[in-house]
Amino acid sequence: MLILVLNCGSSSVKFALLDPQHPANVPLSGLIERIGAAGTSATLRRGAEKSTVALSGADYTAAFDLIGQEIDALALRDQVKAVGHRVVHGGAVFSAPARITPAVLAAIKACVPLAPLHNPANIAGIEAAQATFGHLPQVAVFDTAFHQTMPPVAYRYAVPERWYTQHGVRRYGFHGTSHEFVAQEAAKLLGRPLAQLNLVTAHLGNGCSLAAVQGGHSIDTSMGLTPLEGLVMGTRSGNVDAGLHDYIARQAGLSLSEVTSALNKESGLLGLSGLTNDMRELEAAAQKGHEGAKLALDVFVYRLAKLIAGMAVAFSGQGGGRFDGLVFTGGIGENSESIRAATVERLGVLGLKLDPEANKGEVRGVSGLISAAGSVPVLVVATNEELAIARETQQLVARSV
Ligand SMILES: Nc1ncnc2c1ncn2[C@@H]1O[C@H](COP(=O)(O)OP(=O)(O)O)[C@@H](O)[C@H]1O
Ligand SMILES: CC(=O)OP(=O)(O)O
Ligand SMILES: [Mg+2]
Repeated sequence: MLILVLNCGSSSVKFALLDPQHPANVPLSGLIERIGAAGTSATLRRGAEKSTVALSGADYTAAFDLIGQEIDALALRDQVKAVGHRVVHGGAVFSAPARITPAVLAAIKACVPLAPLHNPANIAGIEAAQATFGHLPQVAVFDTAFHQTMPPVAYRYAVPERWYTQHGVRRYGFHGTSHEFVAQEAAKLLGRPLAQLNLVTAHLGNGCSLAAVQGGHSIDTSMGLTPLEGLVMGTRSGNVDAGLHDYIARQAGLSLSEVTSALNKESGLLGLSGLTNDMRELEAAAQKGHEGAKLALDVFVYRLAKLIAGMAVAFSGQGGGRFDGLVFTGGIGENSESIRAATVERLGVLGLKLDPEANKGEVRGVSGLISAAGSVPVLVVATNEELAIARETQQLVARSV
């Protein structure tokens, strides 16, 4: 039984066709970039074979037609049983995946003001998929769902109560599918029941966030109302003084939405370095002495270590006060030896120490322990959001037949 997993961003679609029971064998996957613009292109992987197709000006429907044609070329259409969509914001409505009905789609639309950069793309993807793959059940898997177990002490902001009650101003958290998946994998690697573990998971990709996972449940996370809060990210600022908006709007003559857009798209590693949002390029530039790149890396690591240390506070209550492990994942977490080393160096105060040999090199796709004997365990775990979404989709469809 195959599941088609779609992750629709504002200008790209990531997709994978997979059988959750046989995750090592992905017959088709790909990335369609620059949707709706000149120079749309698709990078396709059929098993081990990789190819690029030009799709100039394609919209979501044209992109999904291509995916349909590729599925046909592999003669797999009959085996595809459902479509699983990554949906970034589910507000406080969804604490689990949901079969997409008109009411569910309306609830996802109601969350657009909370995630104006992400949810419209997710909705466009769902509507185009309903047109192209309408014969299949469609399931929404929410980034926010895993964090719905956070207690009020973690999710409430110290702002007027009416903002919360009338407008839903609270912390929601994102990347939940990844945090949940890597916490489960970490428990297997540690050989201990997830139910007994207090883990901090660090998802470091283009977007970056932390979660405090207690017994497999999220009890705190670094992202908030929107995916802008917390860590320094590729192009997102993470935490800034809330007074910044008004100040810079007046000083630079910007509208509030221009400020928000700059904090989302021109900040983070890109803003600090003045060079790039790509960690690989930054590391290379810093090695050649680029001052902006060095500063960007230092701020990234300092904020990361500081917020990891803060997350440990989440375990100080009922959880027995233990910190049982730190998990690195995402493109940066899985591959950057130097970011892991510099971050853990700053966390020595919490009893963390790496084994430099175990930490060596790029380990994408490989998971394991990288800490020294006697340290709080530190692990690298390869995330697989597509597999997690496929599993959730399959389970929901199986339950509803
Ligand atoms: N070998 C590497 N060393 C350092 N950073 C890496 C390496 N490979 C990938 N990255 C970084 O991972 C980030 C992208 O993470 P990824 O999880 O793939 O992104 P997304 O959030 O779009 O899924 C980029 O900053 C990229 O430079
Ligand atoms: C919610 C979020 O930050 O997603 P991404 O990392 O895909 O940008
Ligand atoms: Mg990612």
